Amino acid sequence: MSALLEIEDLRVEFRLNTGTVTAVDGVSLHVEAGETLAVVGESGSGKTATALSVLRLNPVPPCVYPGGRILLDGRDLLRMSEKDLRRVRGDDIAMIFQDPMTSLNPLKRVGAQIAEVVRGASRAEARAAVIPALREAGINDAERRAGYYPHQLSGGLRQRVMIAMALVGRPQVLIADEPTTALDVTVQAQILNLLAELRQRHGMAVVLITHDLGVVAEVADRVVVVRHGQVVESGDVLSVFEQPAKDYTRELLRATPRLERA
Ligand SMILES: Nc1ncnc2c1ncn2[C@@H]1O[C@H](COP(=O)(O)OP(=O)(O)OP(=O)(O)O)[C@@H](O)[C@H]1O
Repeated sequence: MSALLEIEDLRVEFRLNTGTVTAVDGVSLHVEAGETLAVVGESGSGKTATALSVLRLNPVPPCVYPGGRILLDGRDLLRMSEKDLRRVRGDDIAMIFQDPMTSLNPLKRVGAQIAEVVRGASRAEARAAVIPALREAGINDAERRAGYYPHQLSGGLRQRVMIAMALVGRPQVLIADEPTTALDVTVQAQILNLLAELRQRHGMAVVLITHDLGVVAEVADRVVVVRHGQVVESGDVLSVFEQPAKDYTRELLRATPRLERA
């Protein structure tokens, strides 16, 4: 049991007026230090609800966590105080999403937003951390772009800003939920390369949530296939892709044209 992050038999429900939706129905998975783990499945399979549970970011209400544990270095994130959890967010585990506009403040310059998430530093130190963070995320002309508002940047650059912001606290785990889905194919490849490069440089683990098995084949070490809130199968990417154990995984693979060509 030496995994960095361990999800054990997680259950996530949304208690709505119309009834209870079980989004995650007993998911177990683990993340090793430094690896890229992909979580794949169709829309509605519970990928995002699982990812958001790690930092308890599902909206409460309607979300409840009726069962399971999420262990980081042996501490259960589902039962930790809000105060301790805030320290975990960013310092230990960071998250990026499909649409950076939902996480960026449209009224603030991006440099100021990055400075805000630098913790335990003076204002001057926080400001000094901004330009290196933008550069590390592959943003050219960082001094100028730090003064831009989110809408003045392209989708790819906005995602790079989110990555800069996520990594400024040097987390051990980065959870990326469909980070390239909204981007065109060339930019998508650039962002995936950036994530791979940063993962190597800092030895962090990446949990990549995606419905795109082509992306998984390119960047992940291991894969967990989910359906209806449950794990269908998991294993290293080559074995699962070459010899899927379950019909559902075979169907998903058949529906991925980029892999058929490979
Ligand atoms: N805030 C919420 N309120 C109510 N139901 C929710 C909420 N978030 C998720 N759900 C429900 O939980 C189930 C799982 O959703 P989830 O977003 O985790 O799936 P997903 O695999 O990430 O799909 P997608 O790829 O479309 O994001 C779905 O039935 C969804 O409608």
